[in-house]
This record gives sequence, C-alpha cells and structure tokens, in this order.
Amino acid sequence: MTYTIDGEITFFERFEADILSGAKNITLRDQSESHFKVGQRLHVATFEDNRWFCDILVERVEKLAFNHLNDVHAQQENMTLAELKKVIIDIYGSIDTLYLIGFSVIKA
Ligand SMILES: CC(=O)Nc1cc[nH]c(=O)n1
Repeated sequence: MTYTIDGEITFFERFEADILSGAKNITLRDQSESHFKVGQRLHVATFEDNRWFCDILVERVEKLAFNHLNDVHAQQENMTLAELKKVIIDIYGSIDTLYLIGFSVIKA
C-alpha cells in the first residue's frame, strides 16, 4: 500500500517493542507536540539515534489534564498508573496539560 507521510514523531528506544507489539497505543506529549491531527500518517524513529522503526496512523488526539490520568491510559501505555505518572514527570517535569495521541502501527 502506498500512502503519504504527514510528519514524524520520536519515541525512546525503550518503548519500541511495546509499540511494535501493539501493547502501547497511546503517547502523552506536551504542548510542543500538540499539533498532530487524526488521520495523519507519521514516520516513527527512535529519539536516541533517529532510527526509523515504523509508521503509525494517528487515530485520536485529545487534551488531557495530568490529574485526569487513569488506569485506562496506563493500560494503553502498557504501564501501571504509578509508572505512567513517573515516566511523564521524568520526561516533562511538573506538567498540568498533556496531549494524548492514539495510534496504530501501519508499517514496521
Ligand atoms: C522522545 C519522547 O519524548 N518520547 C515520549 C514522550 C512521552 N511519551 C512517549 O511515549 N514517548
């Protein structure tokens, strides 16, 4: 199948296996990555060395308060809620507003 790539996003290498298996199907980003739109197909590479590992289709984009993170979000990240909150704080520090990007892998 041919399709147009509309942008790119990076993930830490430690998330690669969970993304490729479908165990992780959302990502939570800050304002700087709030521009993604439903229907976009994105080139996905590792943050560490910019190595392509899949393309994804963006299926959801939602603004989400950190205080509203719940067990469903954690399950979609393949983590416990406590692990997810720690990951977010480790990446972004104290943050009130997140952007949930839901996706499916379309090529790997
Ligand atoms: C590179 C990077 O910021 N990666 C992130 C950030 C938040 N969630 C996630 O799954 N990946």
